[in-house]
Amino acid sequence: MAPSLVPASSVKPATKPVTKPSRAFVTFLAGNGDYVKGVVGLAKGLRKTKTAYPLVVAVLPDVPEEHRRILESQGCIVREIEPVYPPESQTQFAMAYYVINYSKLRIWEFVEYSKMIYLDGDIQVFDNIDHLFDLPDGYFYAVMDCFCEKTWSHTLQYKIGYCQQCPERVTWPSELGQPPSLYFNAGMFVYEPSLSTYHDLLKTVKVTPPTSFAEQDFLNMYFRSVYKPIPVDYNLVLAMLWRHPENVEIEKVKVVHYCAAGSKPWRYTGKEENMQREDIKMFVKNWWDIYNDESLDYKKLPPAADGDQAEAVNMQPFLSALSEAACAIQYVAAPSAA
Ligand SMILES: O=c1ccn([C@@H]2O[C@H](COP(=O)(O)OP(=O)(O)O)[C@@H](O)[C@H]2O)c(=O)[nH]1
Ligand SMILES: OC[C@H]1O[C@H](O[C@@H]2[C@@H](O)[C@H](O)[C@@H](O)[C@H](O)[C@@H]2O)[C@H](O)[C@@H](O)[C@H]1O
Ligand SMILES: [Mn+2]
Repeated sequence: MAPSLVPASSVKPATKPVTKPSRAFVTFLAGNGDYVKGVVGLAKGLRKTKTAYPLVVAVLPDVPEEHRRILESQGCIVREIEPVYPPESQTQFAMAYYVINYSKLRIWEFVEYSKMIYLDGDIQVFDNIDHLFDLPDGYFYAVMDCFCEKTWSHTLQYKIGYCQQCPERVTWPSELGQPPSLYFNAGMFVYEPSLSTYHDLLKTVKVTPPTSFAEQDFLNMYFRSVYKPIPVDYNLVLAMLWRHPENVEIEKVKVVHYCAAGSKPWRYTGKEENMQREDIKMFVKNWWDIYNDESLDYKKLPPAADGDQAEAVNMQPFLSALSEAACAIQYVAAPSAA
């Protein structure tokens, strides 16, 4: 009778059970238009970086069932949110549709996650950025924006030619008081969901007159005391390539934000200003290479014995750690019970 193999009680497993704090990427999807392509591209791009974390998609009610199914088939966790509207006002938003972007504020309610990285649907992640989840708690991390595009032409800083990306080019006139606080682009940020912050955000937005960059302006005002800039590599606002090339090292860029007019890859025609640049054409091609790469499509793991569907994307590290642990446990022959 073959001896029954039991792990020797004295052998400690090679690794502690894998218990990662609950973390996830999150993006926002509104409408029944083509931004869903952006989110599919983002899901596949994150998978290509071999991230350990899932992508949650906060969808407004107007996102059709078919788009939700497409996102679930790409391994996304789809969560419906209710819109958030700013107070009535005559404000001209820099882009009329920015008014729906206030709904992004709902992601502070996702408290089943201790830390999240928000990414716009028009962002692509080309290198693993999981290490950003380990940034110290209690702060709001994002990349500084640029004020040089026409979208800023209504602002004082644009009119005097001031930009935080190069504060020495045109210094802020002392008669105007302090220069503006550091200002981040709200297309990517690292934050901690919190119900108390969520309720305070919603209470504050109700009494805050809207401004041209909508929720981006609001978030900059709300988090200005805890905002910590992170390098441009983590959210390359494409206009930086022609406005501040001296601040960009292309080979270090990990995250690209297709927010320049005409740069959304799934709508790219190449006709708008700057869209014939070689670097723009390269970034658009890199986006399409991922979007069209079928090897990056989500593959469900075979159903586990108890029928639970393991999530292929975020179970992999756990499964490989488990197999390492199994290899490390020395099985020793023990006399069979029988
Ligand atoms: O019709 C829209 C417009 C915006 N968005 C979402 O809102 C984000 C912010 O809008 P956008 O990226 O167009 O602003 P930009 O960064 O270009 O100013 C997008 O990335 C999408 O995630 C969307 O889903 N549908
Ligand atoms: O609703 C306001 C939006 O404001 C921001 O977009 C702007 C901003 O980056 C400007 O600085 C650029 O000049 C412009 O092109 C770009 O569209 C965020 O990317 C987006 O997520 C969202 O918050
Ligand atoms: Mn964007």
